[in-house]
Amino acid sequence: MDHPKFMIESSEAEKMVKNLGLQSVLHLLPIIAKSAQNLARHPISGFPVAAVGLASDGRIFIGVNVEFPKLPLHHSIHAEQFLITNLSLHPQQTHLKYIVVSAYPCGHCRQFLQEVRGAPDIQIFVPKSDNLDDDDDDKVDCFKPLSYFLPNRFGPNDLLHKDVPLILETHDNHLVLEDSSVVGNNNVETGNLCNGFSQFEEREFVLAAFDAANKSHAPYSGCFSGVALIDNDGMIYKGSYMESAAYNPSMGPAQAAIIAYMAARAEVGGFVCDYERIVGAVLVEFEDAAVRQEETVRLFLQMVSPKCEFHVFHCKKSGFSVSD
Ligand SMILES: O=c1ccn([C@H]2C[C@H](O)[C@@H](CO)O2)c(=O)[nH]1
Ligand SMILES: [Zn+2]
Repeated sequence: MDHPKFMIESSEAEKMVKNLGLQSVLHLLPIIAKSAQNLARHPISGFPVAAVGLASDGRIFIGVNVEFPKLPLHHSIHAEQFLITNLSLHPQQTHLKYIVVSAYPCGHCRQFLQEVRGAPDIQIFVPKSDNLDDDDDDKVDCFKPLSYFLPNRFGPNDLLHKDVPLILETHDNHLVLEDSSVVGNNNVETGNLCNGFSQFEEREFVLAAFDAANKSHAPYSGCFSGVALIDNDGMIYKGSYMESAAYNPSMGPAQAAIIAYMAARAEVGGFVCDYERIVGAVLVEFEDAAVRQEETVRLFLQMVSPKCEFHVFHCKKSGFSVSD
């Protein structure tokens, strides 16, 4: 790898397996988990966590913990949540087969992982030092299913029909922007949103947040939302809200957008948490929702990138949806 990144192509992974003389890519995952801890942002705990996932197409995805000083701890992102959000940025990745975490996934992450289809079968790494089933002499690293770590689960099956799409599956929430948000055909009224950006870019920016809301996973509350961030190069990063059946391990749309920002910055070799480069943010959500993100996103952005301009646009369910 030229520089640390949050995704490794399968060809690159194969090359690493060969160069390191390993048996398979499964043996590579713990090595990557160790080195990826350098990407973690842990100004509060000083405890770096990396979660590495092998997708069904052989690509390796990485997540790390991200902590935000001056904010309550529930704004923090766990490495496993980062990993799932990172996977969701690559929509064709619906199958997560193996996960290696630099420490065991906490209860909150075991719960968050339940939102993935087939979650009980996701294989989680157990290092040989912890492999209690074997004698000392034949201890080996192994994987155990998530159902071993969280038996008798509470999850989407308890609340949703089996056909409702889960995280990493295609979502179309059939939303439309409220009329007052969009003026005419192409002109989104954003006021003085991003000085120096053309109207086209402003429209693209709002539509990015709208697209993120349309793809958000909020089957429990029905309160969809998405955030788009724009940096001082005019690059746009999208984050979709993702709910958990147990509510509390949900992923906020602003945190999801920060993950997209970090992953994209790493891809171009940039510093991953220079958040002050983020100059604008748009949130799209329902105006009258039981679960509203606006005030939390405003607070989060004020602490993370204080000069960032923040605008909210409202959406509603389309009248034409077949699934209404
Ligand atoms: O499963 C876990 C457990 C903890 N952490 C992070 C959260 C926090 O940043 C730090 C200390 O708990 O480790 C994770 O990323 N995943
Ligand atoms: Zn966790």
